Amino acid sequence: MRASLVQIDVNEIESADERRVRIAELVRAQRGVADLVVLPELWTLGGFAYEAWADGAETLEGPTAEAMSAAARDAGVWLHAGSIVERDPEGPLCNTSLLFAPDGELHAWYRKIHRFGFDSGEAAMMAAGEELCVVDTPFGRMGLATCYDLRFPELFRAMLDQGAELFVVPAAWPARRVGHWSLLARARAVEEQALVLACNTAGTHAGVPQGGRSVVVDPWGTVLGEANGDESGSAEEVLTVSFDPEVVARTRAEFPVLRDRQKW
Ligand SMILES: NC(=O)CCC(=O)C(=O)O
Repeated sequence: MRASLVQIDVNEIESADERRVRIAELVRAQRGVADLVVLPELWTLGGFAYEAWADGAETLEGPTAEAMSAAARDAGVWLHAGSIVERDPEGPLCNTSLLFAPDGELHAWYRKIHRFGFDSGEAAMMAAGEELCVVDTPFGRMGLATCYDLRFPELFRAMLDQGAELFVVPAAWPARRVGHWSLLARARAVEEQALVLACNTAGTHAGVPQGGRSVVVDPWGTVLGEANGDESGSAEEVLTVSFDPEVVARTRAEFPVLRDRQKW
């Protein structure tokens, strides 16, 4: 199997509408290249562009979902379309990730549980998701998490208990802490003996340089592929990586550390 992680440059020069059109074409270009395409967190508006969120919020049938559904269908790929600022007609804003099947159907969505910003930004403007999301895919049982969630191992352990074999993590993770991002992606892979596909944002938006370094890690902690990025910033890149979903079962059988869990 092959996955393409699209580490999108999110900046204020390109509008959300322009970016949506451009990225849909980029997804279409993955036809025959990848089986699974992954986009980052809040890539239309920007993960730190708080002032744009209220006006740019969408529903699960909004312009981003519509464009990504069509792109997944045209490309014939599974598409984790990163996340949108979701405005539930009945409720508050949420940071919601979307997973499309190759026929364009919305297969799953996940509302980010851990909101970043302590008492401001996302933590003040958005409601927290309340439900885990673990779904069957041709790549194994897939658990969805978003950005700051990566810092909370108990979330990943709970998804493991629902059978998760791979985790897909879109992010808008700043360059300043990109070392944490790389470390935590590998840690989650090793502790859950799972594949981790973590797709970060590139460029600078709202004055916050993004760290890039999107990565695919196998259950042994081996980095199968990593995009550009460091503490000073990052550039757009499509990272295509081959992976074997069977490696999860093999690793868990050969080194059965999860069997030794103690519960108290
Ligand atoms: N968008 C985010 O969740 C940012 C997370 C972050 O910057 C961090 O955990 O550090």
